[in-house]
Amino acid sequence: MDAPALALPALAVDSLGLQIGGARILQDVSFAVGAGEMIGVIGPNGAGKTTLFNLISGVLRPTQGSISLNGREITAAPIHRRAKAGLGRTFQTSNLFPRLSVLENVRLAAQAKMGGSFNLLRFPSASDEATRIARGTISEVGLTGQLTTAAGDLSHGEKRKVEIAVLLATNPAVVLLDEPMAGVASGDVPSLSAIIRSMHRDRGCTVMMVEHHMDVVLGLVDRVAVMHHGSLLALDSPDAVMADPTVQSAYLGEPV
Ligand SMILES: Nc1ncnc2c1ncn2[C@@H]1O[C@H](COP(=O)(O)OP(=O)(O)OP(=O)(O)O)[C@@H](O)[C@H]1O
Repeated sequence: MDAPALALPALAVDSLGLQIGGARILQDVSFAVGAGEMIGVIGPNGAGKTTLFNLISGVLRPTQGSISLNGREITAAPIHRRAKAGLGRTFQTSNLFPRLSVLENVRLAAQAKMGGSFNLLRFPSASDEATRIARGTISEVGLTGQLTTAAGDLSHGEKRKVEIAVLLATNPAVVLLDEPMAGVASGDVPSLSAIIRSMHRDRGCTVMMVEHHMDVVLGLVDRVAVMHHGSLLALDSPDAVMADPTVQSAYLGEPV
């Protein structure tokens, strides 16, 4: 009998590095994320977390190492090809069009994924496919009541939810969330956490999430990656990471 085929990791980076001038921003980072896994990325300010996401999503090119998505190397692929291959990301700061409505913002993402043109002047018809997808993902994030609200008029937490609806409208397999709770009022944290959990459990997305809210990270993820000075210090279960003395001294500053 043949041995079962080993599942390819959804995302793998090997010896990834970025040097700018004399500065080593990221050095020799290697890990693999299994399909359907959720990984939290933590580390002090300047540890290299966003740089790692910028390299994976194609905003920056590495000076060393490789990146693959579902077994296919994407190290030199342009951003749009990575998106087409199923990679999606959110950013630390909002990238919504503030004067467009919630529906228009999300619809544009659905339309872009479908290969349609960006026609901002055409009022979305209730029946077209992009509108149907947009309404669905807006409903998933609980904002159906705000369809016609301008994105700029939303609260911080609602903007974060619309950004997730935008991401989901592109139907990504692997998502990178860069501080999804940043600036969000504490009252909005549980509903945002539930949306991220559902993205993972119900949609089956593979998720990597940079987040400073430790309680959120530890409650959601399968494994935690700890970055420090541009290196990967640890990648393990939340319990093992919290108990790791190297992590405690590097990240938490003192034993917990
Ligand atoms: N283009 C660049 N040129 C020079 N230095 C850079 C560049 N991009 C990032 N850095 C530096 O690399 C380091 C890592 O930055 P990065 O934003 O990845 O950290 P981070 O872990 O995401 O931090 P934070 O938690 O504050 O968002 C920082 O010291 C930053 O100043």
